[in-house]
Amino acid sequence: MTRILVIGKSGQMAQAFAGLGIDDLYCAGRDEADLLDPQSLEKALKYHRPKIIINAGAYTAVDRAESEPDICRALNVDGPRELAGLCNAYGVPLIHLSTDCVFDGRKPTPYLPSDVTCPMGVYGQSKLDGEEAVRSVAARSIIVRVSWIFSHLASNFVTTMLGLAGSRESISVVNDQFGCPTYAPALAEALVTISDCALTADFQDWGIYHLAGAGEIDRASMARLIFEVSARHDGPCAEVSGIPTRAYPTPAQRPLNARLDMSDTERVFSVSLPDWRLGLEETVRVLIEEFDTP
Ligand SMILES: NC(=O)C1=CN([C@@H]2O[C@H](COP(=O)(O)OP(=O)(O)OC[C@H]3O[C@@H](n4cnc5c(N)ncnc54)[C@H](OP(=O)(O)O)[C@@H]3O)[C@@H](O)[C@H]2O)C=CC1
Ligand SMILES: Cc1cn([C@H]2C[C@H](O)[C@@H](COP(=O)(O)OP(=O)(O)O[C@H]3O[C@@H](C)C(=O)[C@@H](O)[C@H]3O)O2)c(=O)[nH]c1=O
Repeated sequence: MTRILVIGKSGQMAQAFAGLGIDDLYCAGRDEADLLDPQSLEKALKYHRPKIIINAGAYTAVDRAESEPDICRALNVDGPRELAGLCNAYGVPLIHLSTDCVFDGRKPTPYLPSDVTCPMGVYGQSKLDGEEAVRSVAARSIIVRVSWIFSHLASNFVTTMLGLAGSRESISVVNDQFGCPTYAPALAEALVTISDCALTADFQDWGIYHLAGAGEIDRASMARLIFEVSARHDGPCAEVSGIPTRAYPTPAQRPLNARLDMSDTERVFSVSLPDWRLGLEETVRVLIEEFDTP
């Protein structure tokens, strides 16, 4: 029997869920549950009859979204809306992942779930519209906004930095974007706890929550820390020069402040994530082992 059905199979979070080794948690790839095909979603729902669904499927290419808005919106807005409709029809609660990119980053302190949203790019707008689509359709839904996910499981800022260090002595990295990096396996574990809470008979606290790693940092300092850990494991290293965001133009703007306030999540679910630096140690160690394995 499937208790938790995760949409997504090869993505970073889907792999983190699979790595938990929970017997009644099943990750469905798009061959089985395609966000662009409502019929396949319904078939997967009928077949697995899950107690709860976690949607870890999404379009996540922040810059490419600027030139591919249609597919981005289809995956991040239309698909989640269809999924939410089915969840409602079959009486299954839905946990849907979202992002710090729903904010413009101008607030000087960490963002609360109730703060005013103002996305700055196609990806962020699609995730915000996806949140609203899910909430308007699924009575029993929980939106979990996350930030800066990393792991050894897929491409992310850590893998990018280590990859660049293979060919460069020095890397320029923005030092005015601040956030809370989030270790994917720790997040997956916390989301299972949230699922369990949502499945208790008297749970009523549906809504929007924030969940990210403990501790905040800017991207350049994070890069330096990645190389500090890498150096300890004889991995690739590079000098990091901190630069302002205006000196590193990208198709999509990222919020300068991506820090999330997690106090509601701690209060309602008694869940918080450990310091993300612990996950960084593990991530870098495993990646370097993989580099060294012929
Ligand atoms: N990465 C980050 O830094 C952050 C991510 N998030 C959010 O977390 C969630 C998970 O992100 P992450 O794991 O990093 O994303 P990835 O890009 O690693 O994975 C995306 C997933 O989407 C799935 N997918 C793509 N197309 C379809 C489709 N047509 N139908 C069903 N599934 C599809 C892929 O499925 P398949 O396995 O079949 O290929 C894959 O599992 C997303 O909602 C994202 O917005 C929030 C904040 C930060
Ligand atoms: C590669 C590189 C990036 N940067 C900057 C660009 C950007 O502002 C920042 C992060 O770059 P990335 O493209 O790796 O990360 P990005 O894909 O923007 O990460 C985001 O992904 C989506 C899915 C989310 O939801 C967000 O929470 C966030 O994690 O670092 C540099 O300054 N120097 C560099 O050499």
